[in-house]
Amino acid sequence: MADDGIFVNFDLGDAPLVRKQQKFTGGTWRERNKANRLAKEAQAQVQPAPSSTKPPRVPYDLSRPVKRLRTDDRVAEQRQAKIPRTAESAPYVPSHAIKTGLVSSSLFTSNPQAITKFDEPPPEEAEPAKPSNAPLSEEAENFRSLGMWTRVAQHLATKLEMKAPTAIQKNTIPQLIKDDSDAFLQAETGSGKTLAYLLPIVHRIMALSLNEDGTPNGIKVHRNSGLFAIILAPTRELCKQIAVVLEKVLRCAPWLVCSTVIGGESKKSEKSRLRKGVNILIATPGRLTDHLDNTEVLNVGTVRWLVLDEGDRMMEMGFEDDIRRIVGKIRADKLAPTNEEGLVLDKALPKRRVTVLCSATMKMNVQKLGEISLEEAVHIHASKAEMEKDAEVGSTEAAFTAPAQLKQSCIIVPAKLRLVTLIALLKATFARKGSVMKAIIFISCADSVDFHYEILKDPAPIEQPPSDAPPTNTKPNIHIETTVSPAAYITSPANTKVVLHRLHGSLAQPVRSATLKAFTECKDPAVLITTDISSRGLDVPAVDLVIEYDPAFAFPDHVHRIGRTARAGRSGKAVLFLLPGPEEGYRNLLSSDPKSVPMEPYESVVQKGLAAAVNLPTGTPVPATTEKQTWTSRAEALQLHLEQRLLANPDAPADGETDSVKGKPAKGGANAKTHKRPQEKKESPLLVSGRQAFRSHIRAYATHIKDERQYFNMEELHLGHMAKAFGLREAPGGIGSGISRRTHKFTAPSRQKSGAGAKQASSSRSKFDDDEFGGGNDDENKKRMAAAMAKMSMNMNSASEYNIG
Ligand SMILES: Nc1ncnc2c1ncn2[C@@H]1O[C@H](COP(=O)(O)OP(=O)(O)OP(=O)(O)O)[C@@H](O)[C@H]1O
Repeated sequence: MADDGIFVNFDLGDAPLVRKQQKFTGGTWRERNKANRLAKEAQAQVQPAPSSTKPPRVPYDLSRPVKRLRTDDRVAEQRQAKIPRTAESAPYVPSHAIKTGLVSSSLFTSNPQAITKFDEPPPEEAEPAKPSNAPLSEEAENFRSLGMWTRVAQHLATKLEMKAPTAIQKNTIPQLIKDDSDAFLQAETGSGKTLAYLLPIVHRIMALSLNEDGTPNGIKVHRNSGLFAIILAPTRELCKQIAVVLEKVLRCAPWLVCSTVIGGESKKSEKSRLRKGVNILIATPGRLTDHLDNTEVLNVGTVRWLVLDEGDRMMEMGFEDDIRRIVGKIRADKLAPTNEEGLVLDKALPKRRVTVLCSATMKMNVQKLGEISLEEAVHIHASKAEMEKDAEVGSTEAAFTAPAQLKQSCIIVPAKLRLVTLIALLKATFARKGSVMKAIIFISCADSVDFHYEILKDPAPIEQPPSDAPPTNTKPNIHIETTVSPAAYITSPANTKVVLHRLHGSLAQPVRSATLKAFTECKDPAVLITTDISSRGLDVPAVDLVIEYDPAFAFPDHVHRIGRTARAGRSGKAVLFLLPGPEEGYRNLLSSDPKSVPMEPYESVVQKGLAAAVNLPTGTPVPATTEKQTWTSRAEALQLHLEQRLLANPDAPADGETDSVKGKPAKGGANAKTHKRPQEKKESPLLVSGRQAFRSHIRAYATHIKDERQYFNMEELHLGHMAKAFGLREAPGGIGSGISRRTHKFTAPSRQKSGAGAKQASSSRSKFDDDEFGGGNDDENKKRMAAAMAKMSMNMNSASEYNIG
């Protein structure tokens, strides 16, 4: 009653205001309880009736808190408050304080509980699995015994430190040297497929100028002798990487030349390189089609090999038409038995055009790709076991597994705690110097990559060298100024420098190339935040950890992502973030024995990561530390700090803030309207980025393939909770139909084939797709994108078609 500020006149009569309660002692607690109850009942019966005489006026107590307005928010909070809180959870927080940035709503209440029983962590001393993608033993196999020229075998052993082949190389090299059949190479990630197809090509081109014993036969082969092989790959990064590997191999045959034609680079310089002569060309499909149409000097009459690396990926990226055109054009050009100089090519090169398709996984679209490009292809596996497994399950995606030595685990993290858990995981990962050198974080879309890079990087300006320091001649690399930065939060006293990188397809090509180079060559511990653009083929040997912060859109993409670690027999770890609820079921897809992918509760990760205080970047909000510095209060403080960073207005003068922001009650009482920030308030770039990232993330979530939507169900997403993972205090609007500010769970956008639904799918796609569409000009890219979009709206059961990184 006091809280209402209402006064009712009661006649209290002569009865004492509060009757002294009788105290019972002795007996059991049950007996005392009963006695108390009976006494209370008896007291109630003798209560006098109220009299109508006025009581003396009670003076108004000014110290009494003013009652807060009843708002919808408060009702929600009160409802929420009924949910039992844990001992360590934060106290009830009024909504106005949350909105003004003073405090944050609790991280630890109202979270859905994990369904799965958590597994015991595997014992540390458990014997690690034997690597399944490592080179074979030198005693058993070497490149010479596979039929390679001694010169090449020695070069591999001495210059590239590759003494023995891997299993897929052992099975592929003799086949492609001796036989002219098409081939389909399928082996685990990191098993050396690139060299498996490159080495036989190089061997056979070298054979044009060598006798059988490897001595020169007097025939000169040079860059103008003809274009003998074209290698297609889905991304520019992958093309460049293949070119680097090939250039290294060709150092033992320097008369042969390879080159690339990829999107995003000057077509003019590509043309001039083609004019000078190339023997092996590496290309993205779009740019190659462009050159085939417009560059006269590109003659495919001598081409004997067409390699489709990551062929299934090219199909899903909408390159089907380009591949058809390339295959059609090459086949239409009659195979020339000799080159323009009269050199007999059939002597050493295949007598027919050979197509090689390769991937660690094959989606269903591979059948179509096979129809387009392969004729009676030989299926080459790395091992007999893989072949048997494949025969058992058929060519379905379930047959593809990660390297045996790769340790996978899942963390079940409620949406609200995702960002804090990610920071805790990274902090624990880099706590010990040298334990992890490089980590890759996969995120669903480019906007979200940008946001996470911004929030995790150190916002402090880079220190300038003192003016009396000797001037350095090294120019700053302008391409990586916005994509490489020291990290905040995740450094530790032992490991003071962790370098953060971001990479996605919306960045300009020179920036992409420079960033990837910086990550690959970084000598300090480094983190790459990226989209699926980095999931295929990328080979950075020192990657020890892959974090799938957002699960892949289709299972084969998961296999490729985690395959960025544990390459060529090295060890590696992969951690997948899943939400409690249906997503937990996804674990069953990850391995035939789900127990081999242990489930961890987020609590243990956060507890470990936040065991010590987090170093907050200088110049950022420092939340008041709570008395109890438990891991939960550290997590709450970290979340509050992150949210405050989004709310900070960098341009506003300090006195532009309202009193409440500084932590004082606003003038005129708590329910006065002075909580409003000044009209001219600008939003911080981080807040804008967080909102954009949230929207794109939610849209991207809708594109999980149909078969996996039972795990990634839009209707189970709690938008308000998810917003917190982006440092937001409420879910922003503008995601699409079915969303309203107060709706907690997402209502999936309609999936019409045309009209609003299709439009929305299209716009959502354009927000989070970020690659690539490989090469070609802008118009062609747009066309390809439009074709992919049309497909998307027509057939949402194959959303993986659009997860273009
Ligand atoms: N015979 C070998 N001995 C030692 N290392 C090798 C050998 N062959 C390849 N490697 C190394 O193995 C790593 C992986 O090779 P590669 O990139 O060809 O794998 P991949 O099977 O194509 O993987 P993905 O499917 O992920 O593209 C590279 O760093 C490469 O240098």
